Amino acid sequence: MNIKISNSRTRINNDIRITGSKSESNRLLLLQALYPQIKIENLSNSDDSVLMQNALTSGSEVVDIHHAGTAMRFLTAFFATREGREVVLTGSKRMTERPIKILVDALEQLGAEIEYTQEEGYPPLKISGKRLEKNKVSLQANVSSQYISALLLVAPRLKNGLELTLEGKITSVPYIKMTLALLNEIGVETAFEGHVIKVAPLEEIDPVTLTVESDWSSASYFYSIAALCEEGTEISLSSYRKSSLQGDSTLSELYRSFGVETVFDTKTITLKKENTPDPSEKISFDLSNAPDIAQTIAVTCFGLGRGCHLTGLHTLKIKETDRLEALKTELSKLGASIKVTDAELFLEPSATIRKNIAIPTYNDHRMAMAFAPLGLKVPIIIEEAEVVSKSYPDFWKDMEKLDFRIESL
Ligand SMILES: O=C(O)C1=C[C@@H](OP(=O)(O)O)[C@@H](O)[C@H](O)C1
Ligand SMILES: C=C(OP(=O)(O)O)C(=O)O
Repeated sequence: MNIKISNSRTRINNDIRITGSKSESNRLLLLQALYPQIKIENLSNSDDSVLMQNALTSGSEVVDIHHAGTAMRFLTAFFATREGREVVLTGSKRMTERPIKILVDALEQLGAEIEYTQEEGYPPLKISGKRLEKNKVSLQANVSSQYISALLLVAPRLKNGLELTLEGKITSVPYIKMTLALLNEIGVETAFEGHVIKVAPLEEIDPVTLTVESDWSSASYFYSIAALCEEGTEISLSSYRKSSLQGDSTLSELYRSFGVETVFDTKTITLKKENTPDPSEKISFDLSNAPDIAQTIAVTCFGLGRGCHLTGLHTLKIKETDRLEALKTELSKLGASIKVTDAELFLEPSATIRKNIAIPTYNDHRMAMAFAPLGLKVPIIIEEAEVVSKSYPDFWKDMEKLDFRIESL
């Protein structure tokens, strides 16, 4: 489905309800499979969470998790520890290009039995579940934090718990801290000191109900909309907390540079466009702790005609698509002067945005959602708009609530 998006409003005042964080949901679903005493509220309605839930409950021999990276990584560790179960874990074509060797090697060091059915180092995987007796392992920490979270999630169910030594610079750290915080919430003891993480074993937990905070990465698109609108714009989002487990909550700090202030109420945040910063002020952010909002920020800067220098983007090349190349190609079509390296993005300030340009989305939900707010400036075409369901199935409905006009082409 290709759509054309436009919005002639310059000021927006609306409320949006977003469902639970996909990252927290996928962790809690896995923990619930290990400890059925857990009840979850405000679960994400994303495709990735539905796929995760189905994979954990299906009992089938082949489990296909499509584009869901966290599900792929978390389930590899889960099935590796299911004694007596044999599963082929596979995904979309792109998933077979997303590396998993670091995690597989670590699980094998612990005693797991995993085979690559196609290319060494990549899904699909044939996993023969075993009881893992060893409890010490080292792994490279600068490629994806999901490998580390995967090991941590199954750790309290291992006989002797787990001691992980992280090698090199640790990337996407807030996601590791989120995993540890959720383990702590169900009563698991953990320690994270320097480059070593320890998780104690735990057989049983007391019944507990956990409420997932809504998704901050999804909130980023409304920050972008607020930044692109005039002063007086107010968008309220629920349900959010001031002390969040999600690293993307750094949006409330970062978007101050675009004149957007965040007011926290009991369960709601209100994004207020309060001032219009000088567009000649260049934006410089290190996003190694919040990689999923890089596309949103690059497009916000372009929409405002502001230059930016974004660093810490080394994980973007192995996500749903090579997000650095995709940003370069699509922003250039709209008139941007942009350069990317393996880990950085440089955008020059620009004065115009080309109209009616078609943006392919590369099977990447965040390409569709990051570019959509530009409809406030010029009509823009988003191809295969249904990709948003990976993390935010209601995205287009919510955009219509903000008076975005969406025409099917
Ligand atoms: O653990 C998680 O829930 C995630 C970790 C991050 O991945 P990397 O650690 O690979 O950067 C992030 O990009 C992804 O969307 C979700
Ligand atoms: C990178 C993402 O997801 P995953 O790695 O779980 O596919 C994302 O949602 O932006």
